[in-house]
Amino acid sequence: MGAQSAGPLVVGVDSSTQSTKTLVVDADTGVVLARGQAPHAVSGGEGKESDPGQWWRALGEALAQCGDAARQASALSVGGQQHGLVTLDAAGAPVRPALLWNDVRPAPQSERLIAELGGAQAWAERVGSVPGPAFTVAKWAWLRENEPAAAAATAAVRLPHDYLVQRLTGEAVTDRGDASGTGWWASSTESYDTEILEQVGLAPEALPRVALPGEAAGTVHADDLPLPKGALVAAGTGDNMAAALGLGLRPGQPVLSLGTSGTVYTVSRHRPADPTGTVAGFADARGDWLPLACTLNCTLAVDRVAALLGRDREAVEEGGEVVMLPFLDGERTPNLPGASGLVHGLRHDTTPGRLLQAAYDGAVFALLQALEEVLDADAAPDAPLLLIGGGARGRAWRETVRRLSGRPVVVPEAQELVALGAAAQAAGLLLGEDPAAVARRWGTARGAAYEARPRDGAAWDRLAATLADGAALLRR
Ligand SMILES: Nc1ncnc2c1ncn2[C@@H]1O[C@H](COP(=O)(O)OP(=O)(O)O)[C@@H](O)[C@H]1O
Ligand SMILES: O=C(CO)[C@@H](O)[C@H](O)COP(=O)(O)O
Repeated sequence: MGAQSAGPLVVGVDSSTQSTKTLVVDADTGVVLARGQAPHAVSGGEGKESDPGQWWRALGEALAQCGDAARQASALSVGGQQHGLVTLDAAGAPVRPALLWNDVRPAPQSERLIAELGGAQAWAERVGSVPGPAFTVAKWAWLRENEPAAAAATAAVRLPHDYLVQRLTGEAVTDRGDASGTGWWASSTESYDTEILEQVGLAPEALPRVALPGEAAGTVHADDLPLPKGALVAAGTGDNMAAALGLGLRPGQPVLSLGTSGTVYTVSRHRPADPTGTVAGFADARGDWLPLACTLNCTLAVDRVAALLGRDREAVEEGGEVVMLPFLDGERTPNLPGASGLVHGLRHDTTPGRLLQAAYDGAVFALLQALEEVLDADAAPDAPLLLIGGGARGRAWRETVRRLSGRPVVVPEAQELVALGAAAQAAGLLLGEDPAAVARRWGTARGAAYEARPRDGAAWDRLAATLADGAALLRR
């Protein structure tokens, strides 16, 4: 342990696409006493899959790195990558690897489901979201169609975070935040939608109970992790909902997260229902809403372009007119699952640094365009953007966000906001407090503030025009 603790200890877990991160936190002060991290493998190519057993092993490794601190924890919570389809057999073992949020193969099933159940407007009003290929319901429909034997062998369906909660506690429990990314949890009724489940041939009994905000999932019963048996386990949530808790976010404050996925979101008191599908109408982990837009091509796409150019990720050069839409994995926002990357405007004076800057611009443009849809009437137009995720540590990312948004930016000092949010949820459960209030008490959103830069409207217009003019290529 690196520091002395004043209060009980809690563990926050971030089981995201690329790795598991764990923090042991003093529940009174928010001081981080120990941290661990272990990587995940994701299959390459069009399909994106991970073995759920690997998340469990990574959790064990990351906790082991926390040393004695983890063994002294009184409560724990897990924030996990959203939407992933985990299929378990009758004995609770994975039937096959999990299909992840960024797997675009279910695009045809998504289109069919939207049409079969009344169209985009009807989905938005009922479920809160139009279920694109990311949503669990589209993934399950893909599995039934493409691997009927695997679907038939499935006795239980879980999301990544509730798979881990079940292995920790033995209880089948999820929460409203993560459930709201399935496509079979309706935000209009705040319950599973039995008609949708029937349409996709999934029995409600195959799904976990949805805990109320503040409710526990159970206690640690697993004996193969360095955790005390009997420690409280919170219901956990999706990683974006956990980060919102970790920031102690208030309604209308905008967040831009730069990780494997790019996300923009805010907390809202109003239930979202966007029929264009740009804004997912997620629930948050507390009882409010989390309108959010997500891109598939963020830090990994830009790092790939830097590697192609043989440059450090910070070796950018502003200026020039080259435009890049770095949609290497297809794209979700805008909804172009079959897209690949597009470069327009190459000239003799285009330098490698300008080309790399264009990749940042394209990735940030997609997020900022969606932010305009995410923010509702309650949002303060010049509130600073809270910049989080691994990319927030990079100067090139930060400056691109400032230049294209024209907004002030705050980069919280705390780096692991998903894991911190999970820790705040665990502390809230242990101490009987609102987890967002716990995070505010811990001061997790404090960080370096950067003034607004003049907005680069010319670059924005070039990007918007390339997106519109390139439509035929991007839809191919
Ligand atoms: N110092 C840094 N500068 C810019 N980008 C960084 C830096 N450190 C990490 N990253 C980026 O952060 C990404 C991981 O972000 P993270 O939020 O941890 O991912 P995940 O979505 O899996 O939780 C990596 O793909 C990497 O490109
Ligand atoms: O699909 C979404 C949000 O709808 C993603 O944000 C996932 O939740 C994956 O998150 P990271 O691994 O990038 O944190």
